[in-house]
Amino acid sequence: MSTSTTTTSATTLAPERTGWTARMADYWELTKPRIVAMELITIAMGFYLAAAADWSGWVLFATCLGTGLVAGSASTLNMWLERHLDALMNRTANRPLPAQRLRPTEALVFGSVLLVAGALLLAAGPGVPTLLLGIGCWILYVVIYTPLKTRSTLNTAVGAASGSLPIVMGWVAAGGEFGLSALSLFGVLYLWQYPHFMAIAWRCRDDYQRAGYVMSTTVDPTGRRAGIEAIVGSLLLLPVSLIPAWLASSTLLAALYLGWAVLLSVVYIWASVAFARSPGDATSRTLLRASLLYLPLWILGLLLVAV
Ligand code: HEM
Ligand SMILES: CC(C)=CCC/C(C)=C/CC/C(C)=C/COP(=O)(O)OP(=O)(O)O
Repeated sequence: MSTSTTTTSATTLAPERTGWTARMADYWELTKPRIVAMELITIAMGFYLAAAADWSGWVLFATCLGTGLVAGSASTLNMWLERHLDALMNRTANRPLPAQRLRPTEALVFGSVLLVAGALLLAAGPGVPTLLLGIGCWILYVVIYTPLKTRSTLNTAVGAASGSLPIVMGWVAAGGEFGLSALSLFGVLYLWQYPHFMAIAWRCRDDYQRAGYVMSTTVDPTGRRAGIEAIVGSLLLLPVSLIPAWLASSTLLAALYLGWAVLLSVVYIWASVAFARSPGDATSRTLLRASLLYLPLWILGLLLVAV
């Protein structure tokens, strides 16, 4: 970042950020690349778990890139809609739109191009069912979740659905049927998000309060409600995460998976309980870390037993 003190207006870009590599970095940031990267892993996982022996490399490629583009579009439109609120929060004030390094119209055009490109790829590769799921997921995130954030704590239930659908998109793209397996993968992702987000909602509560977001930690600043939601999410996650043992390629591997899933859930429940008992900086940090460990370790475990 530059130390320049030049004042910028909504229509003037900061001079130090006009190089094309810096602009590319700003466009990249609009897509929330770390969350999209994690989503891509879940998509590839869903695809792998459902794929038959004659799976197509092209369909996998088009599913991942197409969903990545649609998810990047959703994040960009979310940032476009929230640009004035992002300016009020420490965590987001330096994003390209509130920091005025990109113009709102540029983000709107970029997000629209990503959506069209992603939709075309999904139509050409995996086909209509995956495309419809992708569009549904985009609508959930941009049209329902984003405006709901300033209106009701129900926003988390909706946002969590948009975060869990991509794994089902991968599953469906590979020819998997809607059934208990697909539902359980969706369920794991869905429930995992509650402790994940409650930790964040606590850590960012002052930001959320300032921007007027209606979150569990702003309607109940004691953290009690967030703690309960984290515990309920992690407790329900335990039985739901056992269901995909069905996808293991032998009884021994299924047993190993069950043990692994129980271990991960117990750690997650423990971190949720510690947070609920004493909501604070240390317990919320531990819970967030536990969430960011749970997901890749669960994915790794399931992929290894499904070989
Ligand atoms: C209700 C749903 C969700 C909400 C509201 C949410 C919100 C957030 C927020 C605000 C952060 C930034 C935390 C910080 O700056 O300290 C974050 C981090 C993260 N989230 Fe989530 N998230 C949700 C679901 C998901 C899903 C579905 C995934 C991936 C499958 C995911 C993956 C991550 C990762 C990898 C990080 C750490 C990297 C980063 O800070 O960007 N999240 N989440
Ligand atoms: C195919 C498709 C459309 C997939 C969408 C995948 C996706 C972007 C999931 C994000 C889940 C989520 C609720 C993130 C938090 O957003 P936030 O607005 O609360 O985060 P912020 O405060 O950092 O902006």
